[in-house]
Amino acid sequence: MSLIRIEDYRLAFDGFEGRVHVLDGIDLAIEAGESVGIVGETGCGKSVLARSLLRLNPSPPARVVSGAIRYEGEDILAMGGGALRRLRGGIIGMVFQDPVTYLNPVFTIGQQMQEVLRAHEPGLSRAQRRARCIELLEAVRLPEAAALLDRYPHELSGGMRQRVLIAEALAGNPRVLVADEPTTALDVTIQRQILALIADLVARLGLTLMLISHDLGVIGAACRRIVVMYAGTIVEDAPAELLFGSPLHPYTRGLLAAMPDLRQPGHMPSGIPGSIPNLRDPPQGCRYHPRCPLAMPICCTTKPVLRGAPHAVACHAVAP
Ligand SMILES: Nc1ncnc2c1ncn2[C@@H]1O[C@H](COP(=O)(O)OP(=O)(O)OP(=O)(O)O)[C@@H](O)[C@H]1O
Repeated sequence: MSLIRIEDYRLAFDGFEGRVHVLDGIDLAIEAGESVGIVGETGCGKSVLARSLLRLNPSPPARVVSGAIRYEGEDILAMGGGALRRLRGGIIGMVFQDPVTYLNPVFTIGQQMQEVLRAHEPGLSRAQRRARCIELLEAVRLPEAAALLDRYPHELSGGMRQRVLIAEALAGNPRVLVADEPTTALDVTIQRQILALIADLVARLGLTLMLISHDLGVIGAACRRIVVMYAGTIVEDAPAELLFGSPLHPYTRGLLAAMPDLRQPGHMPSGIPGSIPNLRDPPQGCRYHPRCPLAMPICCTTKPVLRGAPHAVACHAVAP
């Protein structure tokens, strides 16, 4: 049994101007210990998918149209209050993009971490919680952890704040870490350090990782398996070396061609012609067909099935 299994998952948002079909039949199985990167252009549904694992999409307006998301066989979408509280943080820890938004400026780091720990381990004394906070800050390689507990978020650099949030995500001893664009708000050099930290924690704690990014370079640095999303669908799912070495889907090829090659001075990456579709009225058939250089008549009418293992692709024009 897979640790996480997402089956034919469709999610829409109901708005004043109609329904937005954001996720369209997602199938994804993640085994324990895997590090899976989800990549795709802005608005393709990466964050909505990540938040779905914790049922964090506000409903309404979010509406699950079909499917299931299972953790060790149990459907997350059917979990009641107690199971859901255990799931959030106790089984799946989540790190978000902008550490400023998720740290409260008027409380010290210690007060905020104690609060998180109180939710996970209500039986701990104040002193035990403090010791655990220090342990967690040391696990994310923050120096002078004890002194840090008395400091306020604005006294920390962006990289340090992100480390604090990673420490909080680990407070409930989760088995899975979901990191949604954890480095996007940081300088490039700090990005590398945070990615290295995440990879190190995953290996040391035996975590399963789902890393979300629009940047294939970020995903490639930390993940062994890469899932490419386009407009709410998975178009390719492959081990990193196969995806980089022999990409199959025309969209993946376009994404790779759009990456700058710093070893070639003057190299101008090519873009993907056209723009992402309006998910209020998405294209029929393959959602990529209006931009696809390989589009055939069947692509306009029939959604391609994701097939092939370990290199899966959803495309009528290429074979897995
Ligand atoms: N709470 C919400 N209410 C209505 N629509 C939403 C909500 N959250 C997300 N959406 C819509 O769902 C779609 C997918 O958003 P999502 O944030 O998952 O994209 P993404 O791939 O993570 O992009 P980005 O990298 O820009 O965050 C977008 O069209 C977005 O407007």
